[in-house]
Amino acid sequence: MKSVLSGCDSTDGKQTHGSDMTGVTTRSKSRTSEKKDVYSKSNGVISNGFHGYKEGYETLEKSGVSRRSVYLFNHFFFPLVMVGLTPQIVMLFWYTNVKFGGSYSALITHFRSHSVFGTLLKMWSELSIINTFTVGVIFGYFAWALFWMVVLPGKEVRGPVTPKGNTPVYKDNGFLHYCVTMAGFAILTTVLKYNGLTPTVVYDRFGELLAFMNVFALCFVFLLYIKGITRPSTSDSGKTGGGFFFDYYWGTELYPRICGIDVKVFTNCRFGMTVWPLMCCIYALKSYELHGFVDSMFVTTILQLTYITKFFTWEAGYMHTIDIILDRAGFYICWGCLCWLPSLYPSVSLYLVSHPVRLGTPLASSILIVGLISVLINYLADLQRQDVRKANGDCLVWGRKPDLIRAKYRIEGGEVRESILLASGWWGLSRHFHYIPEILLSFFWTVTTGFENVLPYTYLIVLVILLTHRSFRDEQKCSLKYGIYWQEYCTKVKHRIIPFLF
Ligand SMILES: NC(=O)C1=CN([C@@H]2O[C@H](COP(=O)(O)OP(=O)(O)OC[C@H]3O[C@@H](n4cnc5c(N)ncnc54)[C@H](OP(=O)(O)O)[C@@H]3O)[C@@H](O)[C@H]2O)C=CC1
Ligand SMILES: CC(C)CCC[C@@H](C)[C@H]1CC[C@H]2C3=CC=C4C[C@@H](O)CC[C@]4(C)[C@H]3CC[C@]12C
Repeated sequence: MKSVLSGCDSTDGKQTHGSDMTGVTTRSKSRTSEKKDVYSKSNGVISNGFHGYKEGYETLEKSGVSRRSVYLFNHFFFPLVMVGLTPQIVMLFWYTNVKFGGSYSALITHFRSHSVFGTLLKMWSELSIINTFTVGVIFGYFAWALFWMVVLPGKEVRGPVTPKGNTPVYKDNGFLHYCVTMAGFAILTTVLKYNGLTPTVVYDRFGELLAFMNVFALCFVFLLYIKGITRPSTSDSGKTGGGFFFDYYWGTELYPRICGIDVKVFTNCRFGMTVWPLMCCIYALKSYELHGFVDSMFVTTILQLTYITKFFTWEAGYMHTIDIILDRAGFYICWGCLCWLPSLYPSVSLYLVSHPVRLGTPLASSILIVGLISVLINYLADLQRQDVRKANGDCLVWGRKPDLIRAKYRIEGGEVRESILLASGWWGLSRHFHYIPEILLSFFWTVTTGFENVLPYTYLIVLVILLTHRSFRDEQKCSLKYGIYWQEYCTKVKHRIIPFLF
């Protein structure tokens, strides 16, 4: 079976570049003067971190599960279930929030009396999906985001070189885009107010918008599937060999570009990550219209907006994460950022609109402070590995010379490159220590809801699962990429996420 090879690299490998029309520069061959023993040290060729097919099959076969069953599960059953269920889940999530008082037990009671199918049917039949409002709001926002994406200035930044030898080039204008959009929202709100209108109509009709977005995103992902096969933007594309369902789920292209627009930058950053703060503001406004100032809503909004602002100041760094260098533009990432993210990530604010909690100044300010400290630690950890690599290790980490591993690895053509693995500072506490402040932060912005219902904790629970799974996925990628150098890092830094425990 053919495995998916997609890219990862550090920026420190030496190469020369030429540019093609898609804005993706293509590497011309460069020579390396590495000694031969490097090849035996590194496992070499970079592989996809999603499934360790070969290793997975071997382990499962030993335990008596046939290769065919695993293949069918990975390539047919799993993608089909994800594509079939997750759009229903995001819709039900919203429905539970607004129709069942944010209570899963009320939803389950309804399931018992009307069946799951009956509940879904009722929910969908209550929604008008295609109308001037849904089309106007969504395509209006698309036009706004695309316009600013193209016209706003930004430094040219290069993503990591892919194993096929392509270097994606981005315009680093994410932070400007975020500022312009938030300012635009403030102006729009003021203009609407003078005309007796309010943007909180988006809260009132969010079900319709989400339903429209689901339909749109499912079609869009199909078009991306076709594009990756028929008119790919780069050589990092094509069928994976896993069949239609898997390819639809996973994608057929790593860096699709349409008219020069990078699709993943658009779906992940200019849509998902920008709609999140907009929804937070809309929910906060709605809460203000209904209940006046509520401190729990204030705290959760400030924490989420600070986190998102941090994301945009670091957007160029995001171009080096597995979402961009490993995950293809398919259902998982694109539908995820178009529907899953806008529905789940701001859900604490959505819940608070109908469940206002008065925390009192001492508790509200304590939560705010520990939350802000968590964002800061998460930011500093991400920045630390980035800075050490930028300085090629010639810098101080927590006031000392950093403990570094200069890890060698090979890209697909056999060329050897070097990357730095930091084994001190935050990266010496555990291998993914930065996930702890990430999780703590979302706990702090959620705990403002109190403990009446589980529903507002859904994001937190999903995040813990996502990050734990991500740590395994990432370590599998790093282990395949760096071989014994990664083992050396694991020997130095024994724990995966929680120091001394896990
Ligand atoms: N809220 C959410 O839903 C989520 C938030 N996040 C957040 O996004 C941010 C980025 O996520 P993250 O998973 O870290 O991104 P990455 O996917 O980039 O993380 C891992 C990569 O970092 C490099 N790396 C690993 N260890 C070291 C080291 N010791 N020194 C230097 N480089 C190293 C490796 O890349 P290389 O190949 O270059 O060596 C590795 O593949 C984090 O702040 C995280 O908390 C992440 C996931 C979900
Ligand atoms: C198909 C769905 C069940 C799952 C879709 C998941 C995606 C929407 C999310 C997977 C990884 C997420 C992210 C990774 C890293 C990020 C950096 C952080 O600073 C901000 C959030 C995010 C961009 C985050 C966004 C959602 C995912 C892409």
